[in-house]
Amino acid sequence: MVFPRSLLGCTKVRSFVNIQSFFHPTTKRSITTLEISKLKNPSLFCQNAFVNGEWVKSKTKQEFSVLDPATNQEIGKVPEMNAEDIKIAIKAAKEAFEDWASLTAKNRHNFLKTLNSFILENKYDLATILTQENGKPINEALEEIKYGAGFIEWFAEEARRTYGDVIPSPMKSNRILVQKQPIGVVGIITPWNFPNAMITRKIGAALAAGCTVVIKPAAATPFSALAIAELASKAGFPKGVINVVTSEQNVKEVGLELTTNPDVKKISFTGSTPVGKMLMQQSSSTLKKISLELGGNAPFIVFDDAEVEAASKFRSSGQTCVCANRIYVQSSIYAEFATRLSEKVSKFKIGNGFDQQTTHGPLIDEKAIKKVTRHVEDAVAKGAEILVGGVQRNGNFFEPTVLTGMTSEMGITREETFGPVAALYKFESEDEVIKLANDSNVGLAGYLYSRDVGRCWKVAEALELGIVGVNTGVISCAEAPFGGVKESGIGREGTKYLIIYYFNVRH
Ligand SMILES: NC(=O)c1ccc[n+]([C@@H]2O[C@H](COP(=O)([O-])OP(=O)(O)OC[C@H]3O[C@@H](n4cnc5c(N)ncnc54)[C@H](O)[C@@H]3O)[C@@H](O)[C@H]2O)c1
Ligand SMILES: O=CCCC(=O)O
Repeated sequence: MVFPRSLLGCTKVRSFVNIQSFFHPTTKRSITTLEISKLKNPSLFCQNAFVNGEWVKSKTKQEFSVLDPATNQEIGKVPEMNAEDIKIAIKAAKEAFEDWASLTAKNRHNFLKTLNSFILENKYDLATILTQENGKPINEALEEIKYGAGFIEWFAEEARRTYGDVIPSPMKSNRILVQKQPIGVVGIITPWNFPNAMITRKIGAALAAGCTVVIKPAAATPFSALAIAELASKAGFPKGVINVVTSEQNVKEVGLELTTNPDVKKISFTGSTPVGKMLMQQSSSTLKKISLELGGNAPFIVFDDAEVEAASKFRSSGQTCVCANRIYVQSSIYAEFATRLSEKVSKFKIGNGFDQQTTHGPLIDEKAIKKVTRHVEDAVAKGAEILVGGVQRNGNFFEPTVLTGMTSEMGITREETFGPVAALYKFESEDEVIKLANDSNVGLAGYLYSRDVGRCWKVAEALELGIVGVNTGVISCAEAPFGGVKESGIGREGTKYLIIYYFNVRH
């Protein structure tokens, strides 16, 4: 086995730029409580919801606070909207639909291209907003902005390729003409862990297809969504085409309105499996189309002939749906792997995402810290050993952790940790590890490392997953279909495969 590079994940995955590159000499910044106060384009920091082309408060004038997870300081406030507010946004999206859908594909392409260029022009400001509300290191945030913009660019191009078909009919005098028609208003609900990209990959496809959208971002990270709305407004998107509504305490009634209002024709959700199941149930009352990108429990398999170049464990401090949750290492290299990984992990520097030295930011909140602590304590109580980390630091910080001696009885085996914990399991044979990896109710992403081509094909094809990274931890891009099997969801995102989910096909 060779370890020529690190298993650091976040410094390698998607070729993250060097820390210095964000802090180029002319924009070098020192950390203050609120970096957003230094935006070059302050209009990107919006504290109102965006409905029908206007910045609005909730009807009740209630608001909720958004905190910086690194300091727990208030960043700002946004409207606490309720079902009545959401009805207004849905009505606006419905009224905008006919005109938007009747534009030419080239028109919609142009709007999306402009939005893409505005996002890229403002990428430093957008990354600053993202780090402020999510906590991820600023260079990771910058990579997310570019990744997110990639979906807008991709779907701008796809808009012009939404072809129909002419099919030979069994009846001599007929021809079968197949057309794709936009579904209508789409309700979009997104998580906090990718506050930009989880929105752009949905709206890119929806808008390209001719749908209009009502976006409800996570309560922890509304500002990235509102900044996208501001840029879309500047890009000239007609009023009502893109709406962003915000809610924290009222999220259940807001979700219920989005999923039961007959004017919403589709729900596209990214988030946890339990919430996804509930939204699906609610959506059944009006038989909405539904796309669900839900939780994972990614296996990461290292065979004894592997050359491990990179891994996806610690990206976003382990808070991604595709992060390795169960790392299976073949027994003959297990001890060496554990030692080498621990050496690397012990060099990580946790801290404020705006600090140039920080490799890993905070977890999103106290609830996340509690879950990670529970998983580590449970594993240790059942016989696991902590090689590195294992403890909470101040506030929402948790030390990057390596656990060995993991067994199937431990909580981590069944439930995604969503935190910076590398849990190492030992295995002997291919067949054994396939069985172990597949022993999960979810199946989003997974990884395997081996230099044996035959083994790579055999294991990759046997894994019950939507995405398999073979000798790579880099699996996400606009070009590749993203999504899971089992209880990891329904549908795919990105690629030529996604846009069809925003059409009705008729002949
Ligand atoms: N498969 C993917 O592409 C993907 C991507 C990112 C995150 N995720 C998953 O998301 C989870 C983490 O994100 P999270 O904690 O924000 O998930 P979550 O399910 O708690 O929240 C996701 C979104 O749903 C909203 N929500 C929560 N309860 C709701 C309700 N009753 N009605 C309507 N909306 C409701 C939240 O406000 C948020 O906007 C993890 O399980 C992760 O694996 C999946
Ligand atoms: O958290 C899930 C999304 C991760 C990604 O798009 O790579």
